[in-house]
Amino acid sequence: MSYLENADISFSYPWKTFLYPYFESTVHRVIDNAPKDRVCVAYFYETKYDAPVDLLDFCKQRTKTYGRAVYPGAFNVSPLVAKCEDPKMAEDPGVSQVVKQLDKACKEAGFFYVKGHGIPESLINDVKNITQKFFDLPYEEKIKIKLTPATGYRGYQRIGENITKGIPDMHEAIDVGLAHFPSRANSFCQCFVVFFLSFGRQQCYKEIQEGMYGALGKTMEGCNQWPLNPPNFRALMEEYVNLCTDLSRKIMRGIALALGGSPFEFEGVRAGDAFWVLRIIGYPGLSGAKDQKKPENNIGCGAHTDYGLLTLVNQDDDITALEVRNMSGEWISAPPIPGTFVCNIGDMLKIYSNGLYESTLHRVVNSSPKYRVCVAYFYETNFDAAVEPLDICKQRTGETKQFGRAVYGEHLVSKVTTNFVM
Ligand SMILES: O=C(O)CCC(=O)C(=O)O
Ligand SMILES: [Fe+2]
Repeated sequence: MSYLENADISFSYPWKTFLYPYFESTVHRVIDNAPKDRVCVAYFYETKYDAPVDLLDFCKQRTKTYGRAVYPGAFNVSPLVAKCEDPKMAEDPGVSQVVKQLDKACKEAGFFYVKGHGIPESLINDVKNITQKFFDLPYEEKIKIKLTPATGYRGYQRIGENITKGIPDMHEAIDVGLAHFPSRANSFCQCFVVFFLSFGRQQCYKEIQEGMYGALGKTMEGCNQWPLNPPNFRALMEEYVNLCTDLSRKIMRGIALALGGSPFEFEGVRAGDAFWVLRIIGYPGLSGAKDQKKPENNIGCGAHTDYGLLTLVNQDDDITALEVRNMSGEWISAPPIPGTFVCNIGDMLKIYSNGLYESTLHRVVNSSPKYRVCVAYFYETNFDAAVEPLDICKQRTGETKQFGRAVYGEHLVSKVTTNFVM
């Protein structure tokens, strides 16, 4: 029996008291303002000098269950979707059940799956299929809609253009590789040669007209660059974005209730005119060759948190590549569950919730030999929203404000301008 089993562990906020590390080495300092001298003798009891220190196995087991990673299973949000225009939705037993699950999932994991969301599965699949068709095109075709600062950071990025924390998300050698991948089958062969994970994506944002947000919006001003080929790419993606926007607003109403607010907490000046981002991503797979040494940097998308409120991830059904970091620093897979969206919370919700909900670190490693596509939709606050902890969340977290005020547009621009090398 683990000696922690009978411990007095409170499964409520603050999560730090029960998630790994169970015991935290707390930052402290000494300020000696007294007129008298103060003496102190501190004795430090340590490990053996040469002890290799690693996570204890029994802690690992517990943090796998409770560590911040992926909430198990998929929960059905259909009662919320059905009732979310009703101001009294919270009184509905179905809605209140969803709200409870949202609260638990956001507090304990930050990543969760939703089903019963109402977006037709056929559209979800069409979006992935057309994405695959776009990435199958020759490089010369794709580069016609190249992303540059002059296009408001909208368009197609070739491999290596995206940088996470200073590291390109793929090997440089891939550059040529992806450029000449004409088909899924060929991309497998090309990968065999370059034996590496690579990544290219098309980036779209809610459009910002000139002067709309003054200096704040300048960097992001521009029209989306839609490819003409495949022909119905734009229409399909726009239909998809509209449905994702609706769904996200509905889920955010549930999250607002979960935080103890009115269902419309994230509307008006906060997210009544929500900004959105769509990332249409392709990750060529590894060769799968048994004798090949895995390159050191095989990260399709480096560890990051998302920037806004809520992300809806539509990933290929047969490849597990998305990984979420739990509190013990382990990467836990978020495998695809057909018919669901993987949802995760972003930095702005972390601030609004005063840290009650965390924007969890995640990354993408496609170790499969197959090309993987993913279309990630990001639901954000209003572009110019000044975001700070909500009073209801401060009350729940001991009144102390954990975060200062952030302006979403500034946060996005700072990320975008450091994420791309041109
Ligand atoms: O490819 C994925 O599953 C997720 C991508 C992602 O995390 C992102 O673009 O922010
Ligand atoms: Fe992400």
